[in-house]
Amino acid sequence: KRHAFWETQPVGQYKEGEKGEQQVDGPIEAPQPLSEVRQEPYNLPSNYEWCTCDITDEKVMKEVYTLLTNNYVEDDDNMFRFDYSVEFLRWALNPPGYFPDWHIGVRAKGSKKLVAFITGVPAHIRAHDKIVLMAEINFLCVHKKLRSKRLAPVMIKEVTRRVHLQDIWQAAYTAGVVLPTPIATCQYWHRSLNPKKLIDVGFSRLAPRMTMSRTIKLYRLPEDPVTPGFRAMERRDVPEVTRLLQGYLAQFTVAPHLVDDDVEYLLLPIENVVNSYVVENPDSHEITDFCSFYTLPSTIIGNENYSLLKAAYSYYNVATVTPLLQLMNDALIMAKSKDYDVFNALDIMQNESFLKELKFGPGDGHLHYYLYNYRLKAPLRPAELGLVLL
Ligand SMILES: COc1cccc(CC(=N)NC(=O)c2cccnc2OC2CCNCC2)c1
Repeated sequence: KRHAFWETQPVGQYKEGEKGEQQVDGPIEAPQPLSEVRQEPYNLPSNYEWCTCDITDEKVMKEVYTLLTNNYVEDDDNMFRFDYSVEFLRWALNPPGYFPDWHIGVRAKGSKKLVAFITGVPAHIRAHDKIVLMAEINFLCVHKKLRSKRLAPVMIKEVTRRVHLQDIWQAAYTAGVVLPTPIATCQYWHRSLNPKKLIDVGFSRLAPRMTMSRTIKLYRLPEDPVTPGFRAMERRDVPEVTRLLQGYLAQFTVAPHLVDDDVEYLLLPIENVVNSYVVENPDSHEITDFCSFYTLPSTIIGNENYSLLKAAYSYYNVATVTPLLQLMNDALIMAKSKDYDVFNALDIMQNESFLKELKFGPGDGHLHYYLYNYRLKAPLRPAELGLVLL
């Protein structure tokens, strides 16, 4: 039966013009007293056991990496599979205030092999004018050989139980599939940086009446950014970038509430994990703009010439003086100079304003955003959404 699990969860549906109860934004269920939260883990099928994955342990991180790189999300045509790196996973799972026991694994009792994974990290997320401490749920992965054993619902219940034990009652997550009930449905877009490789591996197709050399020329970018004062972000920029981001994100209905510690942790450059840039006015030395992208390669499944697609994903961008179009073009220039093959973006925030003009093409799927135990009066347009999940 479709959604047999999800119909048991507080993930409300939109009552179209229901006369009766007037929908208001806010929690669907009230917090429980901690004594009422189930104290023991949920039951797993008999040959499996829970484990907490210590992300500071190199050996465990290697097991998590191996499970994900072989069994995590693939595109709709099963040509690509996300290949999150160990450094990226450690960074994504270790933000300020993280809870070690929200990094949940399932092992086979005999072999102790890691066969499933799910994570949560805490984040302050604003919905309308309310800042709520939520869990960002990510990296739900069940080994290909254990699919349709109904493991995912029990893993979701277990991470929910552990989140509740920390007195946190809301969560945010994304999925490529439609579940009850999206708060926004976003389209993803791709900007070719290395069109020849993208066409060779089947990520893109040569447009009708276009030759390969014409296509390469179409996507060519300058060697260097064009904006005066454009440079890599440094620790000394954190307070100004935080102020820029808070001011910019205030316009969106749902967005993270980032303070200095979050900006320092999430947005300072880490090679092969996250790149961020500021525009420092050459005269006033004021930081007027900010752009960033994170690194998420994909395994190219079954191609004899290439094994890896190097992809950059648009993260947070703020333009207050430089036109957003020019700022994002400089981000493309930096990604190309660092040998990325493609630059991906969702149609969230103000991204719509530059996608077509910077030669992004629409992807073939959608990314749906969800809030757990938090009702919004109506779904959001992507332009009202200011939250990027990894
Ligand atoms: C190109 O390799 C892929 C490998 C696996 C899946 C997909 C398609 C896809 N599902 N893409 C996205 O979800 C996506 C497209 C643009 C921007 N962010 C995205 O997802 C992010 C955010 C959610 N968690 C995964 C990474 C592509």
